[in-house]
Amino acid sequence: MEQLLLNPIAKVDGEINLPGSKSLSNRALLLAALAKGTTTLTNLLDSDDIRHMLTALKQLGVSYQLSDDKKQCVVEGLGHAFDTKDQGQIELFLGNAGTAMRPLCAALCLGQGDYVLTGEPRMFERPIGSLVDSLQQAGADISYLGNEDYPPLNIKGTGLKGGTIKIDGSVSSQFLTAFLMAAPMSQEDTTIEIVGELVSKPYIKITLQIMKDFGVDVVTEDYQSFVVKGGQTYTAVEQYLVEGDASSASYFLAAGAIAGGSVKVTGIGKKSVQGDTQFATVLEAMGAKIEWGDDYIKASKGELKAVDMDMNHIPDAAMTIAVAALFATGTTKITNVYNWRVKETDRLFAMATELRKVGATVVEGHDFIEVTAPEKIIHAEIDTYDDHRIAMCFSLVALSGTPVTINDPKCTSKTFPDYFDKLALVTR
Ligand SMILES: O=C(O)C1=C[C@@H](OP(=O)(O)O)[C@@H](O)[C@H](O)C1
Ligand SMILES: C=C(OP(=O)(O)O)C(=O)O
Repeated sequence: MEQLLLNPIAKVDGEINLPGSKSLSNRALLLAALAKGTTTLTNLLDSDDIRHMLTALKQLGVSYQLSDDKKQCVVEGLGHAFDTKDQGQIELFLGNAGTAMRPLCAALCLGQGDYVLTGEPRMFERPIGSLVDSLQQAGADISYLGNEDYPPLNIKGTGLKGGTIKIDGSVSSQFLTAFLMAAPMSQEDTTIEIVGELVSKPYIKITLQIMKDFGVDVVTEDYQSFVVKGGQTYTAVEQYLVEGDASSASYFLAAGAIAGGSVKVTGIGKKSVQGDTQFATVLEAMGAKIEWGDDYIKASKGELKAVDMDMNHIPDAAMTIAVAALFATGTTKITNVYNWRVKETDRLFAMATELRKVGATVVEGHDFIEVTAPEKIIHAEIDTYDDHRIAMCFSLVALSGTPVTINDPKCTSKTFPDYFDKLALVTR
């Protein structure tokens, strides 16, 4: 197994132009593929999750031209749902990309064709039953090829009727996102009612905004119910600039907050649609100095102290707070993050295990984690569980004056293939 030894980092300083947002890249690709007309996407993310979406779209008959650096993509929209009925069964391998699996699951029900949706072994442990149940309420023909409620799936595209649908929002917001993006192309109007507490709410704001950008309005009552008119087609966006990735920004902002100097990330700012920009507000509450621009966020060192916060709204960036807690006085408590357990790995277990290896005192609850910094951080080999965010957030341990070894560092390819090269640009 490959290992990366990160030597102690004395100082951070500089600027990082963020790669495109994973959440926006995969949404934009799907909507551009369904839309009428040609969309040019710029600042597209080049990573595994996006590659899986791109490959699937090609198999589904969508034409696009990707630039050599893979950051620009000109998509010839179909102007209607996918139709591959003449091609027999098509198998789509979607890796471990939730933002490909869930939205494609809904979108493929709209048209005509026979599909198998599959992925990496971990994908078979990530639930999708609530989405399948809700699509079946709208007439979808979906069956499980392995365990009930989990991929792999067989979808027979027969169209979605619309109507009044209930979706359980308590495990992943991606189920609602997937249904919302398909709903305008249903035969009739759709009313979606949320059952249970909707988690990761800011991702729904991203979905509603991008649907609007592609010409579709959704009426919502306080994110509890959503009404979408049926029989619509998305409209291409001539030039769509993908915002920088706010979750990827968290590692650099935390580095600025922990070490001397400051780090500025560009490509996101005070007008960003991504909820993970609120990570900067949490860092500020911990004592970091934060500056917001229209197209940048800058973090500088402060005396960090522990916080006790519900971080359900920033589930991905909250992992970075768990490692920043190693540099804060007091006990940091991150609550209401049960769904860490159903992501790339069981992140509550994995974070607790790896934080203990560097000496922290950790309490792992059913849906929370408490982290108290050790007097002195110890060198450890960090297992990364094929989870890009574990590799990236544990790189911050090197800011302690103690080196850290990251096992399987290339797992960052899910969302940020050159993360460690970029980190080296701002560290001394
Ligand atoms: O919609 C999205 O783009 C995402 C939603 C979140 O998932 P959950 O809604 O499952 O928490 C987040 O963790 C994931 O990285 C991306
Ligand atoms: C949870 C994540 O990914 P996915 O989009 O596969 O859910 C993540 O990137 O942290």
